Amino acid sequence: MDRAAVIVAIDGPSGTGKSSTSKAVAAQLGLSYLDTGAQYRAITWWMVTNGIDITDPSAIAAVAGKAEIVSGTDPENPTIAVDGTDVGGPIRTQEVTSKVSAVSAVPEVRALITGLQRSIAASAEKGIVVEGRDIGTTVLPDADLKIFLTASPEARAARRSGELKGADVNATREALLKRDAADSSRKTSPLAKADDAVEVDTSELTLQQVIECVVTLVEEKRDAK
Ligand SMILES: Nc1ncnc2c1ncn2[C@@H]1O[C@H](COP(=O)(O)OP(=O)(O)OP(=O)(O)O)[C@@H](O)[C@H]1O
Ligand SMILES: Nc1ccn([C@H]2C[C@H](O)[C@@H](COP(=O)(O)O)O2)c(=O)n1
Repeated sequence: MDRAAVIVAIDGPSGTGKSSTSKAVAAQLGLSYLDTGAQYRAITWWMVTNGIDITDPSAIAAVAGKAEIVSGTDPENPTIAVDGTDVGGPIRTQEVTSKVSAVSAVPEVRALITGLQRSIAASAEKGIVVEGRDIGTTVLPDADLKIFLTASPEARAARRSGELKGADVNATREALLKRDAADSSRKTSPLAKADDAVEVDTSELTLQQVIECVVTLVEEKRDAK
Protein backbone atom coordinates (compact mmCIF):
# COMPACT_ATOMS: atom_id res chain seq x y z
CA MET A 1 0.00 0.00 0.00
CA ASP A 2 1.30 3.50 -0.87
CA ARG A 3 1.98 5.63 2.16
CA ALA A 4 0.58 9.15 2.42
CA ALA A 5 3.04 11.94 1.66
CA VAL A 6 4.46 13.47 4.80
CA ILE A 7 5.71 17.06 5.10
CA VAL A 8 8.42 17.69 7.69
CA ALA A 9 9.68 21.16 8.65
CA ILE A 10 13.06 21.41 10.40
CA ASP A 11 14.13 24.84 11.64
CA GLY A 12 16.77 26.21 13.97
CA PRO A 13 19.83 28.45 14.24
CA SER A 14 23.10 27.88 12.35
CA GLY A 15 25.11 24.78 13.12
CA THR A 16 22.41 22.93 15.05
CA GLY A 17 22.52 20.06 12.57
CA LYS A 18 19.55 20.86 10.32
CA SER A 19 21.18 19.92 7.00
CA SER A 20 22.93 16.76 8.22
CA THR A 21 19.82 15.55 10.03
CA SER A 22 17.34 16.48 7.28
CA LYS A 23 19.34 14.80 4.51
CA ALA A 24 19.79 11.59 6.49
CA VAL A 25 16.14 11.43 7.59
CA ALA A 26 14.90 12.05 4.05
CA ALA A 27 17.27 9.42 2.60
CA GLN A 28 16.30 6.83 5.22
CA LEU A 29 12.55 7.37 4.72
CA GLY A 30 12.54 7.79 0.92
CA LEU A 31 11.49 11.45 1.06
CA SER A 32 12.65 14.48 -0.92
CA TYR A 33 14.89 17.07 0.76
CA LEU A 34 15.00 20.84 0.39
CA ASP A 35 17.79 23.07 1.77
CA THR A 36 16.16 26.52 1.84
CA GLY A 37 19.33 28.15 3.17
CA ALA A 38 21.02 27.13 -0.10
CA GLN A 39 18.31 29.04 -2.00
CA TYR A 40 18.93 32.22 0.00
CA ARG A 41 22.66 31.72 -0.48
CA ALA A 42 22.10 31.27 -4.25
CA ILE A 43 20.21 34.55 -4.63
CA THR A 44 22.89 36.26 -2.52
CA TRP A 45 25.59 34.82 -4.82
CA TRP A 46 23.65 36.21 -7.82
CA MET A 47 23.45 39.68 -6.22
CA VAL A 48 27.18 39.71 -5.48
CA THR A 49 28.09 38.37 -8.95
CA ASN A 50 25.95 41.02 -10.63
CA GLY A 51 27.39 43.88 -8.56
CA ILE A 52 24.17 44.71 -6.68
CA ASP A 53 24.67 46.92 -3.61
CA ILE A 54 23.57 44.55 -0.86
CA THR A 55 23.33 47.41 1.65
CA ASP A 56 20.43 48.81 -0.41
CA PRO A 57 17.21 46.77 0.09
CA SER A 58 15.41 48.59 -2.73
CA ALA A 59 18.21 47.70 -5.19
CA ILE A 60 17.94 44.05 -4.12
CA ALA A 61 14.13 44.09 -4.38
CA ALA A 62 14.24 45.60 -7.87
CA VAL A 63 16.23 42.70 -9.35
CA ALA A 64 15.26 39.77 -7.10
CA GLY A 65 12.99 38.21 -9.74
CA LYS A 66 15.77 38.01 -12.33
CA ALA A 67 17.65 35.08 -10.78
CA GLU A 68 16.29 31.68 -11.79
CA ILE A 69 16.95 29.31 -8.87
CA VAL A 70 16.56 25.56 -9.31
CA SER A 71 16.90 23.14 -6.37
CA GLY A 72 17.50 19.40 -6.80
CA THR A 73 15.72 17.53 -3.99
CA ASP A 74 17.44 14.12 -3.97
CA PRO A 75 18.81 13.81 -0.39
CA GLU A 76 21.72 11.71 -1.69
CA ASN A 77 22.68 14.47 -4.15
CA PRO A 78 21.06 17.83 -3.36
CA THR A 79 21.86 20.46 -6.00
CA ILE A 80 21.42 24.19 -6.43
CA ALA A 81 21.70 26.12 -9.69
CA VAL A 82 21.24 29.76 -10.69
CA ASP A 83 20.46 30.57 -14.32
CA GLY A 84 21.67 27.09 -15.26
CA THR A 85 25.00 27.32 -13.37
CA ASP A 86 25.78 24.89 -10.54
CA VAL A 87 26.55 27.11 -7.53
CA GLY A 88 26.87 24.40 -4.88
CA GLY A 89 30.47 25.43 -4.17
CA PRO A 90 30.37 29.22 -4.59
CA ILE A 91 27.40 29.70 -2.23
CA ARG A 92 29.50 28.38 0.71
CA THR A 93 32.21 31.09 0.51
CA GLN A 94 32.82 33.44 3.43
CA GLU A 95 31.68 36.36 1.28
CA VAL A 96 28.24 34.84 0.63
CA THR A 97 27.91 33.69 4.26
CA SER A 98 28.60 37.22 5.50
CA LYS A 99 26.01 38.77 3.15
CA VAL A 100 23.17 36.23 3.12
CA SER A 101 21.36 37.62 6.18
CA ALA A 102 21.06 41.07 4.59
CA VAL A 103 19.74 39.72 1.29
CA SER A 104 17.34 37.24 2.91
CA ALA A 105 15.83 40.01 5.08
CA VAL A 106 14.40 41.79 2.01
CA PRO A 107 10.63 41.06 1.88
CA GLU A 108 10.53 40.79 -1.94
CA VAL A 109 13.29 38.15 -1.83
CA ARG A 110 11.42 36.20 0.84
CA ALA A 111 8.14 36.34 -1.11
CA LEU A 112 9.79 34.90 -4.24
CA ILE A 113 11.74 32.18 -2.42
CA THR A 114 8.78 31.22 -0.21
CA GLY A 115 6.62 30.72 -3.33
CA LEU A 116 9.31 28.50 -4.85
CA GLN A 117 9.62 26.46 -1.64
CA ARG A 118 5.86 25.90 -1.43
CA SER A 119 5.65 24.71 -5.03
CA ILE A 120 8.56 22.29 -4.52
CA ALA A 121 6.94 20.89 -1.36
CA ALA A 122 3.57 20.53 -3.09
CA SER A 123 5.10 18.50 -5.94
CA ALA A 124 7.01 16.03 -3.71
CA GLU A 125 4.96 12.88 -4.26
CA LYS A 126 6.27 10.85 -1.33
CA GLY A 127 6.73 13.81 0.96
CA ILE A 128 9.64 16.06 1.82
CA VAL A 129 11.92 17.27 4.60
CA VAL A 130 12.34 21.04 4.31
CA GLU A 131 14.96 22.74 6.47
CA GLY A 132 15.48 26.41 7.21
CA ARG A 133 14.55 29.20 9.60
CA ASP A 134 10.86 29.95 8.94
CA ILE A 135 9.51 26.70 7.51
CA GLY A 136 7.24 25.77 10.42
CA THR A 137 6.10 29.34 11.06
CA THR A 138 5.60 30.73 7.54
CA VAL A 139 6.47 28.53 4.57
CA LEU A 140 4.61 25.34 5.56
CA PRO A 141 2.48 26.17 8.63
CA ASP A 142 0.40 23.01 7.99
CA ALA A 143 3.42 20.65 7.97
CA ASP A 144 2.69 17.21 9.46
CA LEU A 145 5.67 17.50 11.78
CA LYS A 146 7.70 20.51 12.90
CA ILE A 147 11.08 20.15 14.58
CA PHE A 148 13.13 23.00 16.07
CA LEU A 149 16.77 22.04 16.57
CA THR A 150 18.89 23.92 19.09
CA ALA A 151 22.44 23.53 20.49
CA SER A 152 24.66 25.64 22.70
CA PRO A 153 26.80 28.25 20.91
CA GLU A 154 29.89 26.35 22.14
CA ALA A 155 28.75 23.05 20.59
CA ARG A 156 27.82 24.75 17.34
CA ALA A 157 31.12 26.66 17.12
CA ALA A 158 33.11 23.49 17.82
CA ARG A 159 31.23 21.67 15.02
CA ARG A 160 31.75 24.48 12.51
CA SER A 161 35.43 24.96 13.44
CA GLY A 162 35.94 21.25 12.87
CA GLU A 163 34.47 21.68 9.38
CA LEU A 164 36.55 24.79 8.63
CA LYS A 165 39.79 22.98 9.67
CA GLY A 166 41.72 25.09 12.18
CA ALA A 167 39.31 28.06 12.27
CA ASP A 168 39.39 29.94 15.57
CA VAL A 169 36.52 28.64 17.75
CA ASN A 170 35.82 32.01 19.38
CA ALA A 171 35.70 33.86 16.06
CA THR A 172 33.43 31.12 14.64
CA ARG A 173 31.14 31.39 17.69
CA GLU A 174 30.86 35.19 17.32
CA ALA A 175 30.10 34.89 13.58
CA LEU A 176 27.38 32.27 14.24
CA LEU A 177 25.77 34.41 16.96
CA LYS A 178 25.89 37.52 14.75
CA ARG A 179 24.11 35.71 11.91
CA ASP A 180 21.51 34.22 14.31
CA ALA A 181 20.82 37.69 15.75
CA ALA A 182 20.30 39.15 12.27
CA ASP A 183 18.09 36.24 11.19
CA SER A 184 16.01 36.39 14.41
CA SER A 185 15.48 40.13 14.41
CA ARG A 186 14.45 40.80 10.81
CA LYS A 187 10.86 42.03 10.38
CA THR A 188 9.71 39.55 7.74
CA SER A 189 9.51 35.91 8.74
CA PRO A 190 12.34 35.78 11.29
CA LEU A 191 14.04 32.64 12.59
CA ALA A 192 11.54 31.36 15.18
CA LYS A 193 10.16 28.18 16.69
CA ALA A 194 6.57 27.44 15.71
CA ASP A 195 4.26 27.01 18.73
CA ASP A 196 3.57 23.41 17.72
CA ALA A 197 7.20 22.44 16.95
CA VAL A 198 9.05 19.74 18.89
CA GLU A 199 12.27 21.25 20.27
CA VAL A 200 15.34 19.00 20.26
CA ASP A 201 18.52 20.23 21.98
CA THR A 202 21.36 18.50 20.10
CA SER A 203 24.25 19.81 22.26
CA GLU A 204 24.86 16.49 24.00
CA LEU A 205 23.56 14.19 21.25
CA THR A 206 25.51 12.55 18.46
CA LEU A 207 24.30 13.19 14.93
CA GLN A 208 23.13 9.56 14.78
CA GLN A 209 21.03 10.03 17.92
CA VAL A 210 19.38 13.14 16.47
CA ILE A 211 18.64 11.32 13.20
CA GLU A 212 17.07 8.38 15.07
CA CYS A 213 14.97 10.73 17.19
CA VAL A 214 13.60 12.57 14.13
CA VAL A 215 13.03 9.35 12.13
CA THR A 216 10.94 7.99 15.02
CA LEU A 217 8.87 11.20 15.18
CA VAL A 218 8.26 11.15 11.40
CA GLU A 219 7.28 7.47 11.42
CA GLU A 220 4.78 8.10 14.22
CA LYS A 221 3.18 10.94 12.25
CA ARG A 222 3.17 8.93 9.03
CA ASP A 223 1.56 5.91 10.68
CA ALA A 224 -1.13 8.14 12.18
CA LYS A 225 -2.11 9.62 8.75
N1 LIG B 1 24.59 16.15 16.89
C1 LIG B 1 25.75 16.45 16.31
N2 LIG B 1 26.90 16.15 16.91
C2 LIG B 1 28.09 16.47 16.37
N3 LIG B 1 28.23 17.11 15.18
C3 LIG B 1 27.12 17.42 14.53
C4 LIG B 1 25.83 17.11 15.05
N4 LIG B 1 24.90 17.58 14.18
C5 LIG B 1 25.59 18.14 13.16
N5 LIG B 1 26.91 18.04 13.35
C6 LIG B 1 27.98 18.56 12.52
O1 LIG B 1 27.93 19.98 12.67
C7 LIG B 1 28.19 20.63 11.44
C8 LIG B 1 27.02 21.56 11.12
O2 LIG B 1 25.90 20.76 10.85
P1 LIG B 1 24.82 21.20 9.76
O3 LIG B 1 25.46 21.82 8.55
O4 LIG B 1 23.93 20.04 9.54
O5 LIG B 1 24.06 22.36 10.58
P2 LIG B 1 22.96 23.40 10.07
O6 LIG B 1 22.03 23.62 11.21
O7 LIG B 1 22.37 22.94 8.79
O8 LIG B 1 23.84 24.70 9.83
P3 LIG B 1 23.55 25.96 8.88
O9 LIG B 1 22.22 26.49 9.25
O10 LIG B 1 24.63 26.94 9.21
O11 LIG B 1 23.59 25.49 7.46
C9 LIG B 1 28.42 19.53 10.42
O12 LIG B 1 29.82 19.33 10.31
C10 LIG B 1 27.77 18.30 11.03
O13 LIG B 1 28.38 17.10 10.63
N1 LIG C 1 14.27 29.42 5.62
C1 LIG C 1 15.41 30.17 5.63
C2 LIG C 1 16.65 29.57 5.42
C3 LIG C 1 17.77 30.37 5.41
N2 LIG C 1 17.65 31.70 5.59
C4 LIG C 1 18.80 32.59 5.50
C5 LIG C 1 19.37 32.94 6.85
C6 LIG C 1 20.62 32.12 6.95
O1 LIG C 1 21.62 32.80 7.70
C7 LIG C 1 21.02 31.94 5.51
C8 LIG C 1 21.85 30.73 5.18
O2 LIG C 1 21.24 29.57 5.69
P1 LIG C 1 22.12 28.25 6.01
O3 LIG C 1 22.72 27.79 4.73
O4 LIG C 1 23.18 28.65 6.98
O5 LIG C 1 21.12 27.29 6.57
O6 LIG C 1 19.83 31.94 4.76
C9 LIG C 1 16.42 32.26 5.80
O7 LIG C 1 16.31 33.48 5.99
N3 LIG C 1 15.32 31.48 5.81
